[in-house]
Amino acid sequence: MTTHPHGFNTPRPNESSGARHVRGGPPPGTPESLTFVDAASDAPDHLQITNLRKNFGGAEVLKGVNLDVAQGRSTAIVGPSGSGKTTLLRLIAGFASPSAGRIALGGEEVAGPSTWLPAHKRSVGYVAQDGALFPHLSVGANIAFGLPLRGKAAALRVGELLEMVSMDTSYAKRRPHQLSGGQQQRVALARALARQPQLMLLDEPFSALDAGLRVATRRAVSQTLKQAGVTTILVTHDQSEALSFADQVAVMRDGKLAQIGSPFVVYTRPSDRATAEFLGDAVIIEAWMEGSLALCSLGGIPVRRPPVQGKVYLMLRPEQIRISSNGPIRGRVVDTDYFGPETTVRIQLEPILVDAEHPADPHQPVGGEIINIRHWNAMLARPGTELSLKVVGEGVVFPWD
Ligand SMILES: Nc1ncnc2c1ncn2[C@@H]1O[C@H](COP(=O)(O)OP(=O)(O)OP(=O)(O)O)[C@@H](O)[C@H]1O
Repeated sequence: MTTHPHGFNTPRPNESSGARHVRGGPPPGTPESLTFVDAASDAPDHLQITNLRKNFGGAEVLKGVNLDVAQGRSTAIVGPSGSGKTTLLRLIAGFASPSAGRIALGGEEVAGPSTWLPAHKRSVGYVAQDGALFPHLSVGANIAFGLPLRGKAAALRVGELLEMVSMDTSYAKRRPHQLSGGQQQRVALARALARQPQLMLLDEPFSALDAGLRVATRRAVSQTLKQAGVTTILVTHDQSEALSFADQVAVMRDGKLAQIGSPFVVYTRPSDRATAEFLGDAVIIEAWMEGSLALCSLGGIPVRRPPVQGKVYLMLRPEQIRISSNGPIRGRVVDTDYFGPETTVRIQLEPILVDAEHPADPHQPVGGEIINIRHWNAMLARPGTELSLKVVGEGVVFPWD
């Protein structure tokens, strides 16, 4: 470990930036000859959660959560409202105790069947959705609140912390209500960083910000924490935020983690249909899996390591389906939805032609589905237009119910 100029213990480059191969092989579209490297690291685990459960009365809100987070890396926990994300974060922070299971920080058990370390002894920072600054204190006093320093030493440290979150030191004199929402969130982060936590927990800290500010604040916060070598967990229900913020994404559904992996892997190789649909737009159509080809109304789509053969759901991301003058698939535009940089185009695919001499296989798809793709040129895709399409990359299949 090296010591960060701001007083943080920063992992050496080879401790935090190592990469390892993805278990289960590269994602679709990755040539075999290229070595795919995951964003995960070889750094030791900082946080280890084992079979964590939490009941409120008779309701089981966490149903056996397992999660490892490497030292100095970031994980986003994403999932629908009520899936248990905040509950998990509060158990890690030490604001509540688990009903069963274990939590270890830096190899030391902080919560378990016979262990309980209170929140203030866990070296964990927590930034809430609204920042929760003390309104009657100046920005400087808010940040200095938890510092063991006083006078000039405290003022110097407050200045350093403001610089870390990309704010001028002159802001120290202001009151929270004199700051924008994004600035308030940065001050909340500076206040949490003042205690030099080794683990930072962010509970939807950007959700109250408008779109532009949200992206800028998210980037600034992510960079600050990465540079300081602080292990970070972000809870969000916004899938694009999760995919862009973190080295690792954990998808929570109904009190369990449905999938954990790099953003690229969870987006391109979701483990099930619900995860696929939660993480972004998905084209899901009926197909017939034969070897490594999924036969469907979009043609024969290659699938890496299909879990089953026969009737399946095939999933593609809309950006994998391109309008192409000599594409092999034909379809007709049903309608469009214009939203600036791109247009969502609803296309009815041609039914699969059946040769009179070879009657249709009753198992195989008949085609004619309506799918959504995206295109930059709204004029090209007027309703009724006949289009040729092609598919790039590989599909993912899920078993037929
Ligand atoms: N203290 C509590 N007592 C009883 N039930 C609770 C308590 N805290 C949370 N719950 C319940 O646990 C479930 C999960 O809540 P939690 O806040 O963890 O979800 P979440 O995924 O963070 O949701 P959101 O994205 O809406 O914040 C919800 O059904 C909630 O009502």
